[in-house]
Amino acid sequence: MNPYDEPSAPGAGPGLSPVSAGADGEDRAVEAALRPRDLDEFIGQERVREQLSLVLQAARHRAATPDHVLLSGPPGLGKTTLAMIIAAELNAPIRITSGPAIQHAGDLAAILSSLTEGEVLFLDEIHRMSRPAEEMLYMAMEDFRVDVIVGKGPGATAIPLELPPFTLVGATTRAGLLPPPLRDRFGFTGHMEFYAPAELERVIHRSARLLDVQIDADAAAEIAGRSRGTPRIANRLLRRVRDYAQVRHDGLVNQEIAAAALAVYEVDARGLDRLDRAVLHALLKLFGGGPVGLSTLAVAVGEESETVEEVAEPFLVREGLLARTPRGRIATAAAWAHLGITPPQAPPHAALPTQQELFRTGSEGGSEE
Ligand SMILES: Nc1ncnc2c1ncn2[C@@H]1O[C@H](COP(=O)(O)OP(=O)(O)OP(=O)(O)O)[C@@H](O)[C@H]1O
Repeated sequence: MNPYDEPSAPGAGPGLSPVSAGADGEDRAVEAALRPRDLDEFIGQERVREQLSLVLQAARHRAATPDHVLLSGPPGLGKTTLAMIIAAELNAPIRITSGPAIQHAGDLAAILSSLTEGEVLFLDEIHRMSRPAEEMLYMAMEDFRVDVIVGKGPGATAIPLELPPFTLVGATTRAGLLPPPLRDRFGFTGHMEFYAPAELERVIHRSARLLDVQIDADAAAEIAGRSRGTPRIANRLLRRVRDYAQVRHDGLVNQEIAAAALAVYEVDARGLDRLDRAVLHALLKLFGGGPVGLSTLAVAVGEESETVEEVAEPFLVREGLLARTPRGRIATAAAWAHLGITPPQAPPHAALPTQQELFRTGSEGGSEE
């Protein structure tokens, strides 16, 4: 399973954890209203923005359809938003679909054959498309042509079908999973990075304006610091803070109110949720900071190993609070400090992996036992 496709974290009620990067129904409904409409309005991702702007301007200059674009990066960073901006900047219509929705080559042929000249086709989760559809896409991307197979068995014939020039915008959380022939057919690949806190503050101020929420600079910084570098999470936390401010106060959001609201939703000052903290707490309190095997750790927090590995760990590792080593999971000095727990006898860095171990971790990362 994709570590970014976070299932709902336990304790978060029927929906997602407030700091999950995935989107639920409520997110989808509000996101449309909060999406920046052009490149100037799009906050952060300076490099991708500049590169993309050149690709689009050059295409406009030549009055041609731009090269196909691949956007890669974790969920909630703005890939869908950028795809819509590309279409808007080109003044072209956009068709939106996703890899899992295209299971047969015929599904893709139907979409491709109905595209109009210059249209943008946004294919989300492109790494999850079926192999036959993927192969059809190669030809469509390169030659603007597909072979539609009519009939079955020995009597089957391939009927070539010309397509109008179009621009494919593919999005993936896992660029590494794309077969090289597909990856190579994109003229431009934009790698989306997590956002800096100052950029998230701008996202929050912008969304607050659109949602008619009055928020001061300290409150925006408070929410930004808990948003895990992800605009989708920033927007969601802003909405939870707005609820709290409206129900318990007069609707104005200051830093104290933002912090109190997010405490209710169990999102701490660094953006860790209940499960993240439970994992760290067990690692520190029960296992002295590790090393401990994944399944033992999962039992200790009453969760499936998969949930711990795919929902909690990616962020804990990214934050430098937990490390995966061949001997098992270990807490870093930052983890002890974050939970305010004093390490038992040996200093926590005694449990840190050697350089050699760190280089060996990779995907095997302590799935031992
Ligand atoms: N740079 C940005 N500036 C302002 N808002 C942003 C930015 N990037 C993303 N957002 C907001 O974050 C939300 C999520 O963005 P989007 O749906 O584009 O992410 P995504 O990368 O496509 O996620 P997924 O892969 O899960 O579909 C949207 O509401 C969007 O308005």
